[in-house]
Amino acid sequence: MAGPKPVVLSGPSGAGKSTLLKKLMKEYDSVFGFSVSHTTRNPRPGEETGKDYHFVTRELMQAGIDNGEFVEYAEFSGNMYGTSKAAVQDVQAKNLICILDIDMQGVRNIKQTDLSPIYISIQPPSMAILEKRLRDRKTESEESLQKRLRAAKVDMEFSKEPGVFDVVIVNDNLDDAYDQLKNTLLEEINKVKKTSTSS
Ligand SMILES: Nc1nc2c(ncn2[C@@H]2O[C@H](COP(=O)(O)OP(=O)(O)O)[C@@H](O)[C@H]2O)c(=O)[nH]1
Ligand SMILES: Nc1ncnc2c1ncn2[C@@H]1O[C@H](COP(=O)(O)OP(=O)(O)O)[C@@H](O)[C@H]1O
Repeated sequence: MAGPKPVVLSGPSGAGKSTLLKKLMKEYDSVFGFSVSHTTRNPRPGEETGKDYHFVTRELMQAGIDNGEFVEYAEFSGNMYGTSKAAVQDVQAKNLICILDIDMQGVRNIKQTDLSPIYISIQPPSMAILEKRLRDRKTESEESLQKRLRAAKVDMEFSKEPGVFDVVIVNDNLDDAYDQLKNTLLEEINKVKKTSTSS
């Protein structure tokens, strides 16, 4: 039987996707499950392999791709990122809403699959605010920051293409953005809650 509809969160690096999805998973821990992607980038302090990402070498990731283990993958800011079939299946097997945090190439590629998620774009209020948030996060080198800002410009334009996203949320005030995200997903959340109490 088909489980609940997955959710794709996309948008520029620094727009607030992780912040919003962590809030959502904290409030609804028995409703959502995170699709743990693979990446070749180095872990940041506090990030755990198997929880935030599967941190792997490029060789290992390429072998998995060649072996048909990935739903989609992309190169972003000099590193590889990808969603394995297992990452999605692990969440769906628990009848949870699977959340994917993926870039715009991932969105394009997922559209070619039969996953049929709800597509949500998280956007910053402006480039200047995005840059400030990314700098204040203190996770990026100057080079990585500049690459992310260049990608962000393209992403902001992509989010305006008609028919790509079901909802575009501008993350200015965090609580307001979170309310919008929750409202967008309320119907699916209630469906999962109903099935989990009736079974
Ligand atoms: N296509 C694709 N993009 C991913 C995947 N996992 C993460 N990303 C994207 O890769 C970009 C960089 O992620 P990350 O290095 O964690 O930086 P952050 O978004 O600034 O926290 C973000 O736009 C993510 O949405 C994936 O499995 N596939
Ligand atoms: N509405 C907001 N107002 C101010 N700072 C925010 C807001 N949303 C997120 N942040 C901060 O901005 C930075 C980038 O957010 P993050 O969730 O890491 O973005 P992403 O996952 O999209 O790269 C983080 O340091 C986060 O704490």
